[in-house]
Amino acid sequence: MTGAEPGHRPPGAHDDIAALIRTIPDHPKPGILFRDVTTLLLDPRGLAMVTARLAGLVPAGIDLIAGIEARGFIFGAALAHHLGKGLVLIRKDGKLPGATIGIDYALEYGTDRIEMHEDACVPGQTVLLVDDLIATGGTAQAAVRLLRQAGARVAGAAFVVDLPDLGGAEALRADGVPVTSLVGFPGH
Ligand SMILES: O=P(O)(O)OC[C@H]1O[C@H](OP(=O)(O)OP(=O)(O)O)[C@H](O)[C@@H]1O
Ligand SMILES: Nc1ncnc2[nH]cnc12
Repeated sequence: MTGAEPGHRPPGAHDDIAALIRTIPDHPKPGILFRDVTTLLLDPRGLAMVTARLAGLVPAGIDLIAGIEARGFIFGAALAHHLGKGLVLIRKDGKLPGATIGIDYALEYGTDRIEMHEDACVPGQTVLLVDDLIATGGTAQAAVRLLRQAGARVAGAAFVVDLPDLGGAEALRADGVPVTSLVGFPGH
């Protein structure tokens, strides 16, 4: 299917991008409303539409995009390509071959660990963090800590989806990171 299921369009969804994101209740745990970007990506215009919208939100003076595994790689890579910038891969535990720095963090539905190559940024470089979605903000906060540890200046963080009631964007702003997103799904 290439669109959101009828009746699954959440309150607050306000544009084409929101309409292309499917909601799956109780995945991966009871009570979670999973915002599924696979339907957006199936649409032939979906990734181009998101990339163009994200490009309009990029602060001036960015040297690099950083994308978070796995869904953040899709949007981060597309934006980096669109802007002609390099891409830092922030990966899950044990995937990167070189010397890494890493951090454990809590998710809306579990815990995880992310890592990056310790030499992925030249100290002083300006980075925009990209992910598909911000919920509690634990993943993005961990990524910001890693990037800062590597010497980067994090000029902003951009998401396709924000779940504002989970407070992640607010927490990230409290860490001194400007946050933008394309679609907000209030409620969860
Ligand atoms: O704001 P938070 O509460 O930290 O949650 C947001 C994170 O959760 C999802 O990733 P997930 O860990 O499910 O990994 P995936 O992209 O590999 O599916 C999503 O892609 C974000 O990275
Ligand atoms: N509700 C949700 N939908 C999709 N990805 C998520 N990551 C964390 N919470 C999520």
